[in-house]
Amino acid sequence: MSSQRTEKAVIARDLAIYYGSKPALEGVTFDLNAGETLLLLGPNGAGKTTLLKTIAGFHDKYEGVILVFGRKPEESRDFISYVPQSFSLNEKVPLSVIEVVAMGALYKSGIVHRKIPEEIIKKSEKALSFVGLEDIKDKPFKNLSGGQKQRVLLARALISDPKLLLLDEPLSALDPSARAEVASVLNKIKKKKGISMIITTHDINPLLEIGDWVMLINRRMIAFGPPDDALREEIIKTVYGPMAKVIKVEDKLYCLTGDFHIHLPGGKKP
Ligand SMILES: Nc1ncnc2c1ncn2[C@@H]1O[C@H](COP(=O)(O)OP(=O)(O)OP(=O)(O)O)[C@@H](O)[C@H]1O
Repeated sequence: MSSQRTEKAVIARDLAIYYGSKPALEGVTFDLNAGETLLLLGPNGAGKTTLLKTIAGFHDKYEGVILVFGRKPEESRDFISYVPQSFSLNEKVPLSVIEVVAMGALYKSGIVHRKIPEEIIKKSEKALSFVGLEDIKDKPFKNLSGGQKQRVLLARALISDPKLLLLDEPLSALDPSARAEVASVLNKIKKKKGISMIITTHDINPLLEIGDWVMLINRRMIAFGPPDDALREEIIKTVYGPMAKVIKVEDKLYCLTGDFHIHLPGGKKP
């Protein structure tokens, strides 16, 4: 096996993360190899955003070990792109789609430009083409659908050529067809760019195809493993209660943890 294939994107050892004196999340131990995708599942307040922000280097009150490509998170920012749960734009400043994407590169460079440099425009167009939105580059960002906005944010995260992409609830507040659209772009990022990803989600089903690993947390790490191992019904029930189910239909795993509507092949009922 080449050293490239075994390069570690993230290593965590007995990580405990604090806001005050009590840990918000503890007992987190895992490895993520470069190019792999980890799906981070847990109920409200479980600590998903807290873990993502700590890996991104935005929160440093922790004990234990956390390394991103061998460095402390705060020394790794150059090769991490973090897409927060809600992206707020001042709608009084009417930014076009391409300007929102270009901001990803301008922000990372730390240089304030009056006019977006041509090379950044070119990179932004390429990133928009990758997510299938080159045709609407001049439209106002605020007029886009939820799924299109999320794809623009993915393009924005990609233009700094990250080695690790951290995505907080990229599917939240989207309808099922927009969820499938965004999940398919994430799949393309994994397959074509080989970027390591950590994705938090309440609804793991649209993402299961791209997850190499699943971590279930609820203020502590409950399970970590390949999807078939981590998503066992007896484990899921300890977090989501006795109604939670894990089923397999046509060899695909479905995890039923809430009251969202799930579409099974052939219209079968869970
Ligand atoms: N800045 C903060 N200061 C103090 N406590 C915080 C802070 N941010 C989060 N917490 C607490 O840490 C715990 C984990 O919160 P976190 O936002 O990481 O959960 P989450 O799994 O992302 O939840 P959700 O799915 O609702 O977004 C919660 O109890 C929350 O109240």
